[in-house]
Amino acid sequence: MASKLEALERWVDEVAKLTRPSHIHWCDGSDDEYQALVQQMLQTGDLIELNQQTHPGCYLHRSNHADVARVEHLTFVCTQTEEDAGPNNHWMAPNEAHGKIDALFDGCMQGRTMYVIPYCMGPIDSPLARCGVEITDSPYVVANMRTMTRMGAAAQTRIEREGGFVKGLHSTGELDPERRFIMHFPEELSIKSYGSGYGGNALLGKKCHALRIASWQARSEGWLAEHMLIVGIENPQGETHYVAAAFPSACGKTNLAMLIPPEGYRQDGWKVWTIGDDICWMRPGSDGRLYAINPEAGFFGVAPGTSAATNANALASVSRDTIFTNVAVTADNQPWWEGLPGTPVTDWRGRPYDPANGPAAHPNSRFTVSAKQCPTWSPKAEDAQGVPISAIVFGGRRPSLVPLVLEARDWTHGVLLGAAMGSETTAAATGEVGVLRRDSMAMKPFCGYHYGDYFAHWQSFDQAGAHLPKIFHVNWFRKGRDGKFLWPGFGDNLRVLEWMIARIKGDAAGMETPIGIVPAPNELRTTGLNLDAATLGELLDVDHAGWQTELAAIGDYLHSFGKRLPKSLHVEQQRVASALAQAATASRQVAATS
Ligand SMILES: Nc1nc2c(ncn2[C@@H]2O[C@H](COP(=O)(O)OP(=O)(O)OP(=O)(O)O)[C@@H](O)[C@H]2O)c(=O)[nH]1
Ligand SMILES: O=C([O-])CC(=O)C(=O)O
Ligand SMILES: [Mn+2]
Repeated sequence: MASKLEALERWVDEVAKLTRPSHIHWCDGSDDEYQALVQQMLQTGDLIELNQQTHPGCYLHRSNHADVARVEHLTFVCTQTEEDAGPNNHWMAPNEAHGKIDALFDGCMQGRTMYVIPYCMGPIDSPLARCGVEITDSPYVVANMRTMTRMGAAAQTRIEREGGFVKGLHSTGELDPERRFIMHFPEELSIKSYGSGYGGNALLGKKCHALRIASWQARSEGWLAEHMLIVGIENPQGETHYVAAAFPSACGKTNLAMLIPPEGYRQDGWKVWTIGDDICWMRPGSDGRLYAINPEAGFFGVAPGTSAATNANALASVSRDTIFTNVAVTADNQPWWEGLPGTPVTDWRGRPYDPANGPAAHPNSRFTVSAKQCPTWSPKAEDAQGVPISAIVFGGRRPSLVPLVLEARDWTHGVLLGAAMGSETTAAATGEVGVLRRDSMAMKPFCGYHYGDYFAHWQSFDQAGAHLPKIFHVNWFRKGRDGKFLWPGFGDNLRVLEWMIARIKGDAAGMETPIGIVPAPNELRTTGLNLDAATLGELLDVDHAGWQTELAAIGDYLHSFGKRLPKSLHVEQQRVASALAQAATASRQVAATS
């Protein structure tokens, strides 16, 4: 059997020689294996049993308190040339990177078990799916990878058939915040991560493979790997439109993916189908439309703020068989976070809860749960061909200026809206929270190559014969003078999606503005909402002077990508800037003559 597994076996041998584990365990993905891992982690304290009456199969993991989010300043893209990684990434030369990180891996698994995790990102029989193997010394990572990917024997069979796979090597290491690296070698299709046991740093199938490495592969193979949720909106006529939406981390993807229609909509027969909440792989089908799969099999969702009022589907999903990371605990040992009823007694670090120490649950505390447990999980999520996308939506946290919804006039304008995206930073990455930063297509931390090349790749889809989705931009986070959100958000976001679908079907005229098309008055259904006309006006207002400043900032930002930025985006930025200038002149003239 000089099988294609030989490459895998050789690599596992090499890694074992370097890391020197006392055992090697090949994961088969079975229930028995999962249960055995859980038992072992309960003994070592890696997992803590939660109330099994109220939360059967649920456990709590407390990470090291200095290891609670992605660490972007220690995340590197290691291409042969620095130029290929682009100004959007931290770069290190591959030789130097291997040398640095291999020194940390040297002997790091002594006395420990090394787990070999074959996994498939996407439905196991899908031509859009891709396989990888993660080697780790963390049983917590194995348990999470089992929920988040199609892990085990079936993936190994596919690897054996195809030969190629993405190599990921991970060790939690000593958890010294200064000796921590997450390194990507897109040209070698490999990842090395040392020193963090948390989320996107450690579950290598997720951000490292399905976004950073996959975005590189997607570019050379003609598809897109994006930080997007995928949701199906079924109208009362029974038609379903699939929407893919890119919002930065902790800006509402999981919530939109599991949206519960408001009262009146439910009665009318609107339904929402969840396909994915974080990552979307899409490529053109033979009919010219973009078809999308969710490469993941579970949700690694933000816990705080998840409640019966905001996301009842997520809450229902996590009532059993869920691993919670860094949440608080109640007196009767139930998981707790800000937004839930009840009171915490123990905080995320295991200390008696004291408000003086900050929130009880860490702001980036998470749940890991199988997507199948979501009440709105779509049967189409297992479709090997994926679902056809009708709309692409970009959005972020913008307390001012950016209207509730905007439609791009065409693909190039849509790519500009995505490239120009800005958002306030959140707790999903370490660093300051609430600072506005540009986060093109919500991919700033995840694009595995030069942003200029990435925008050009987006532009390359605009070809004869393509039937591309319409592109929109939303902002659920605009605030009024009192500092409160103007838009109710959550389930009511369906009202905005309804308008998008009406635009797609040609059922709404919309209203042209220099920065895009907004809903005409009365096109946004507000019945049952406690929203006065003035607030709606504020939500849809386009402040010409403010936007002129914004367009200038966007122009500077685009210039920072140098020669690799496609000219078409410069031209588009200038088109919008001059439309704004004209509108400003026209309104000054109107003001002068009236
Ligand atoms: N005001 C407002 N807040 C929202 C809305 N949707 C989500 N949020 C809040 O935004 C935070 C993060 O939401 P998620 O849906 O978990 O974000 P995400 O984009 O899936 O995050 P990642 O998993 O980090 O990629 C939570 O605190 C939510 O309560 C909305 O429509 N309006
Ligand atoms: O990667 C993580 O740790 C969690 C996540 O989804 C994000 O930050 O966007
Ligand atoms: Mn995410």
